Amino acid sequence: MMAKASISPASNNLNTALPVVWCVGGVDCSGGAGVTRDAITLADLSIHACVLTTQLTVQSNSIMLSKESMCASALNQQWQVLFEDTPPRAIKIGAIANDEQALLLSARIQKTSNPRPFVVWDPVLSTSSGGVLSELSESVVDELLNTVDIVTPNIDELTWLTHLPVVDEASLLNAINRLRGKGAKSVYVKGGHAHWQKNVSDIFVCASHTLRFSQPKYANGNLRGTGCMLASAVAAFIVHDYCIEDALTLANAYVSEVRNHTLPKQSAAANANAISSELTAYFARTNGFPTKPESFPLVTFHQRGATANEKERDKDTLLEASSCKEGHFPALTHTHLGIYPVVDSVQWIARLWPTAVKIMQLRVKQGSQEDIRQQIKEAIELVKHTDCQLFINDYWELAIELGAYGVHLGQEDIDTADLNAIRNAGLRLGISTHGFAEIQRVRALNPSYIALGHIFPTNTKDMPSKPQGVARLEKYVQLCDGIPTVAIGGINLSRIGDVAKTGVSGIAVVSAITQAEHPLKAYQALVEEAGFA
Ligand SMILES: Cc1ncc(COP(=O)(O)OP(=O)(O)O)c(N)n1
Ligand SMILES: Cc1nc(C(=O)O)sc1CCOP(=O)(O)O
Ligand SMILES: [Mg+2]
Repeated sequence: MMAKASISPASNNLNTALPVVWCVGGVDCSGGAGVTRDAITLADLSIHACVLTTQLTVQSNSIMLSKESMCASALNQQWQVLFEDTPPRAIKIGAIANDEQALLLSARIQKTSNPRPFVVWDPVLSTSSGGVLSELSESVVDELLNTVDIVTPNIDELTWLTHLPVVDEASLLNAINRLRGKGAKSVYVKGGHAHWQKNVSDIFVCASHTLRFSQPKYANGNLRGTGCMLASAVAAFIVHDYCIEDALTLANAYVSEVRNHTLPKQSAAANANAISSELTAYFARTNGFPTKPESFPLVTFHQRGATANEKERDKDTLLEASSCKEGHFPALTHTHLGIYPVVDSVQWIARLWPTAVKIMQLRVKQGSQEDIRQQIKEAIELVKHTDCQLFINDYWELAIELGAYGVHLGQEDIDTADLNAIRNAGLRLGISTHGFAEIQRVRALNPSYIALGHIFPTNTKDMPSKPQGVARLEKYVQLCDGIPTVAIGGINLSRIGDVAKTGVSGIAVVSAITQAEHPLKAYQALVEEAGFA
């Protein structure tokens, strides 16, 4: 006989081993949207969801019959009881029924510190079946906007929040500026209802920059709860320690994957059975961490000029940051790159020459323009007629003029460099990235390789981002989808084995060679440890 499973007191807390996110919003009795959708999304992304109900909505996929709001004191009780037991790392707010609920939430959030949870407000105004869920006065909306970390309206909700018509790109940016002027720290507008756009283009605006996330127009527009899914997924990825740009990229990819595998291709079997095809179109499936490169949005970055006036900034924002025309940079000659030494002088290139290295980078950060020019010239001369692929860091104009094999540029560099000129001159291009959003920005440029950093803490360069670790590196390699990849940052003899196992095409090192007592022996040891020999 099988023993009965006993429920010990400890097992009550099983789920709290997962990070906790609170979902505040309405119960949709059909399960398509609201806090049910939030909880399913969060569970799918390895988060424990606590639910704070603001209202019960009686609705199906086609009709909204009635709603019953919680009184503010009942909402307050939910907050109190949960806060003791399962405090949140993030809070996702959906439909708030009235001013009392909104003011209670604002006050509660403002008093919560150490640590303060990240708060996403998806300002649900109405259901897709047409029922109004939220009636908030302007001053209360402003209070909430000043409290939350990000607000994620669609076009109609943006109009509701700002009282401004949104009918084209200019009025969209104007309304976003109004929201920011009211105190919103960051705004993410979903473009699904923007009939004037060719693709679905979502836009994220914060104090320092603007990002656009574009996807082809989707087929199954009738999938409900995608706004809830997106905002919950953003909260989940923030809690998993991704920066906001990466959390938005991943959330976008997540919803896209759910859409794609919720709506089966119009197979003969699905057409023959109208009922089952209708059901699959309505009930979103779970998906887990998004992995398919084709589900990820195209991301474009637009820095906000400190001196540009509002009008000029809007114009900048409308333009693509990179004016790079479509096409590919030349492919690398050797795509199995092995160890990639990054060095700061032509003397180092000469010194490493006996190693038969297949790729090197000249990264000179000091010296007069004349000295740098001379170093680049000599380095190019040294490797000429050999099969060593020499990349020049930063100095793309000199690299073109002096006939280098390739150029390596960072994220800021590609805002200003003339990428068309680099490609037209036949130079290879490698670009640094530090996460999902940057990779998606760079994939669209079809570079010769994508650098992925920094994997471990490094003393060679001050990095504004966090070390990525090998688990993320593996995901990045997968996302690069065949474009050669280079890992960089803090890689040494003891770490290189794990890095090599991720499938990267090459491993860039500075200090592991240049600080070594015997650089040539260090190079050889790295090659062997990585299994590149
Ligand atoms: C292979 C490789 N990866 C990343 C970098 C960093 O380039 P960048 O972001 O341009 O920063 P600087 O090197 O200029 O400080 C690199 N050089 N090589
Ligand atoms: C130059 C550079 N770029 C990085 C990036 O992540 O973009 S990390 C880095 C420094 C790499 O030096 P080391 O091998 O000594 O850690
Ligand atoms: Mg650079």
